Amino acid sequence: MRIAIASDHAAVDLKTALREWLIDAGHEVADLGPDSHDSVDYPDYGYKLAEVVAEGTAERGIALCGSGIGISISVNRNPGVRCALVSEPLSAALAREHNNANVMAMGARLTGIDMAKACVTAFLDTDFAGGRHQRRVDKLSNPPSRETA
Ligand SMILES: O=C(CO)[C@H](O)[C@H](O)[C@H](O)COP(=O)(O)O
Repeated sequence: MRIAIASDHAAVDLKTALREWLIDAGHEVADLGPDSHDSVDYPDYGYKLAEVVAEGTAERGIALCGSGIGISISVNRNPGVRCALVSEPLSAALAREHNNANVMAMGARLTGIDMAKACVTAFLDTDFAGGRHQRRVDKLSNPPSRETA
């Protein structure tokens, strides 16, 4: 699978570990940075990741920061993606099965490498169930107008 991965400075080590593990498993991985532990701003990387997933260059995205919160908010600013912040595999699977999430986010300061790998495995291996969930996901693409009459 074509997977894009990005982080901020707080999650560089988790990003590197997941990238190498995914490549070893046969995936094509685009690492969007950063490359060092120098302090950066998670929106810069979240926006970049969301763009490559929304345009279809990557089929799935993995977004990482200290808590996973900031980068997941950034990714979800792009209407072409659905990003789920997860910390255990059932949520990662449900994000796919019910929400057709195409990006997952995790917090490197909260989630260890073995749990992170379990979450990624669940996220990559679970298909969207469709049916009633499709109707709800469609509504995510068409939020009510914020203009009031
Ligand atoms: O966005 C976050 C918190 O919601 C992430 O955990 C960031 O990685 C964190 O804010 C970075 O904090 P730092 O003190 O600048 O390392």
